[in-house]
Amino acid sequence: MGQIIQFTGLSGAGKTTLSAALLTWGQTHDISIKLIDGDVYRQTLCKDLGFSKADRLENIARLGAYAATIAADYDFVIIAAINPYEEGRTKLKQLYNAALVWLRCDIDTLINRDPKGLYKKALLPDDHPEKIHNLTGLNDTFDTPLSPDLIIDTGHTNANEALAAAVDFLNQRLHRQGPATDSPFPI
Ligand SMILES: Nc1ncnc2c1ncn2[C@@H]1O[C@H](COP(=O)(O)OS(=O)(=O)O)[C@@H](OP(=O)(O)O)[C@H]1O
Ligand SMILES: Nc1ncnc2c1ncn2[C@@H]1O[C@H](COP(=O)(O)OP(=O)(O)O)[C@@H](O)[C@H]1O
Repeated sequence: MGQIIQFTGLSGAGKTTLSAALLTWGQTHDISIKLIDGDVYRQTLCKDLGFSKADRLENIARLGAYAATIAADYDFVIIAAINPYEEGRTKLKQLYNAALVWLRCDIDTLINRDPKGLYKKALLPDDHPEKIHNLTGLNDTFDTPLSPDLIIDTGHTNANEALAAAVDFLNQRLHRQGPATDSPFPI
């Protein structure tokens, strides 16, 4: 049974970049990884959802349920979404034992990166027709993760360092899987 890993992090924190690098690493190390990228699934499975709290929680719940249906076919299924609410993250942990990786990045760095121009739009005056009023981290909620299994600070690491930290983490999780019993006696 594969393991579900949930990422959490603001837009531009590096979820897609790190996931892509992990997929390539997996291919060269015979480790099968399926990526469920929030941005992509918002065009398909979650097409009907917006960015209200209820919709974001529903989005994460659906991605988690989908991950669980395919987990047996992979070593890891990575859910790479903003995943802003502790409530949603806790549910995935409880339901699917999904580990939590926080891609932390300070807001000034994100505003500088702004690969999609979203921060620029969220910083427009309130009455501007193109203003985004609910961009996570600027004018919408991002709960600080209370007990992440791993934190990667992408504001202070380069993409290779971030990849190395994630690879270490996945390797540890692969190798610590022992027999499915706590019995002290060999089975
Ligand atoms: N208001 C607002 N807030 C946050 N994000 C926004 C918003 N509007 C559009 N986008 C784009 O949608 C992507 C986030 O989708 P997610 O499914 O990851 O979001 S969530 O987990 O349900 O909060 C996110 O993708 P990433 O940039 O890859 O994080 C954005 O490109
Ligand atoms: N340590 C790092 N890890 C991942 N991405 C980084 C890092 N440092 C800088 N970046 C850059 O930050 C941007 C992150 O964009 P992206 O991966 O699309 O973020 P997200 O999927 O979280 O919205 C990319 O341009 C990437 O090159």
